[in-house]
Amino acid sequence: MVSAISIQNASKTFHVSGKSIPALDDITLDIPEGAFVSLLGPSGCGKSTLLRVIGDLIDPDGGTVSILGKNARAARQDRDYGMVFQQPGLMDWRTIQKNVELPLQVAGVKAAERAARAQELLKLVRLEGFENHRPGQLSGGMQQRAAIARALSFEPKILLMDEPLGALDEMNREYLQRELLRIWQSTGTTIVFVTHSVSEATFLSTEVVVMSPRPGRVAERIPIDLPYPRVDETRTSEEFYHAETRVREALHSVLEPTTAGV
Ligand SMILES: Nc1ncnc2c1ncn2[C@@H]1O[C@H](COP(=O)(O)OP(=O)(O)OP(=O)(O)O)[C@@H](O)[C@H]1O
Repeated sequence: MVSAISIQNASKTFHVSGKSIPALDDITLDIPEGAFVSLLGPSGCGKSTLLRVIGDLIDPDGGTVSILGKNARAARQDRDYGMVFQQPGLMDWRTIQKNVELPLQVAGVKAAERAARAQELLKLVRLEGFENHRPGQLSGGMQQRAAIARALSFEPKILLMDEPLGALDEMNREYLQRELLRIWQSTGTTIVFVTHSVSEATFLSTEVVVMSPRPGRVAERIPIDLPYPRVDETRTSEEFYHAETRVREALHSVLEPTTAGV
């Protein structure tokens, strides 16, 4: 399978007030096209940093990042990325439709064309009928769906998601997990997803990458072989329990060296 993302020996150290903070150490990782890969690991292990390195928001100190065969800067210029963060980041003075249109507007897409595209995207995330609402009039989950629609405006080949469901309550979160899988399957985009949740990573992913405590390294890569579509019943199946346990054990084994002396 072709690699959507290929990272070779990438490291990153931050320098703050004369102190060095090594965040990533020698990351090598290949993510195939169409995969749904979750990055899981203890707080501060460098998950967001790795996502930002992939998305050309941070330059690594060394190593290479190749996106669909080109460097990350070229991929960003080609609008290969969509990004979604924990906070939807919508502009409250614009309607939902106008929020979704914003990246297209900035890129100079004509009004009629961007309105049609925004309509398509709002349909994809099931927000038809809310086009003229302001973000503050929607629930947190609906706002996040609008943020996902906005991130998909240029049909990105790669969707980078940093704890996008982390601020939602359990019911909404599970609903959006199913929705995200539906959107992933209908768009064919490659997704890299940062989460703290073992069950979320297991439910969504084709593969879970468990990272070690800072400086983040790839500690273990766990393929999740549960068939798609994954539905609510999947969560209570024996196969899911086994897969989730496997991920949980991998996470515990990276935590043990730091918690052993506590
Ligand atoms: N811009 C920055 N400047 C300085 N240090 C940073 C910067 N960004 C991240 N760091 C540091 O790098 C380390 C990794 O941070 P990062 O946010 O990537 O971890 P994370 O695994 O995503 O954490 P969490 O799960 O808590 O969100 C942390 O020690 C953090 O303080």
